[in-house]
Amino acid sequence: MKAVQLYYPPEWAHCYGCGYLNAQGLRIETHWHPERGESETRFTPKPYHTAIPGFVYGGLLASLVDCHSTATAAAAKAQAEGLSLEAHPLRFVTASLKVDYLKPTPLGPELLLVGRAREVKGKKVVVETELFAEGVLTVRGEAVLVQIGEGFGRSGSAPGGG
Ligand SMILES: CCCCCCCCCC(=O)SCCNC(=O)CCNC(=O)[C@H](O)C(C)(C)COP(=O)(O)OP(=O)(O)OC[C@H]1O[C@@H](n2cnc3c(N)ncnc32)[C@H](O)[C@@H]1OP(=O)(O)O
Repeated sequence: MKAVQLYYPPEWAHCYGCGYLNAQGLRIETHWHPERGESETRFTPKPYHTAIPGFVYGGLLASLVDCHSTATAAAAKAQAEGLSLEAHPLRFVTASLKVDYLKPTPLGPELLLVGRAREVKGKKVVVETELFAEGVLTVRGEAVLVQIGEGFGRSGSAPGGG
């Protein structure tokens, strides 16, 4: 199945974490598994994503949780409403992000993020994410995502569900 991010229209695809039009970005790709109600993102940090040598920088991990959560929100909301992302490319921004670093995350192996929507209500989705390195849970995140409309970010415009 196509990654959630690839449904975003070009004007919403410049995000540093997940925009397919950002050549310098992380360009993460999140896959939604409707039968499990879970999302997955895989990402292998580069050697320069270092904190303490041998371990991944926490800010990068927060970025991965952040953008994984926005995509999870879009997919979960689409499923809850019976919409296809193809016809309805929903886009969410992060209102709140909490990241718990449970253990140091080793630098080298591919990381796996697994997300679930804990709440889908109106234009708000609450997403829980677990990040694993070689099967070990090292980071847990919780994010509140709010759906935006086409006018988001333009001066004088109010955020709106779209
Ligand atoms: C155009 C770009 C598109 C691409 C974006 C890529 C996303 C990648 C991830 C990011 O980095 S996003 C960038 C960082 N985030 C922002 O810049 C968002 C800045 N904040 C805003 O624009 C507004 O505050 C926001 C759209 C998030 C919410 O404004 P609203 O006026 O739409 O929210 P509203 O007050 O109606 O609240 C809607 C629900 O969200 C809840 N909520 C809002 N802010 C919250 C908060 N901070 N913490 C917890 N919950 C929050 C609020 O309680 C409510 O819940 P209930 O429906 O249950 O009552």
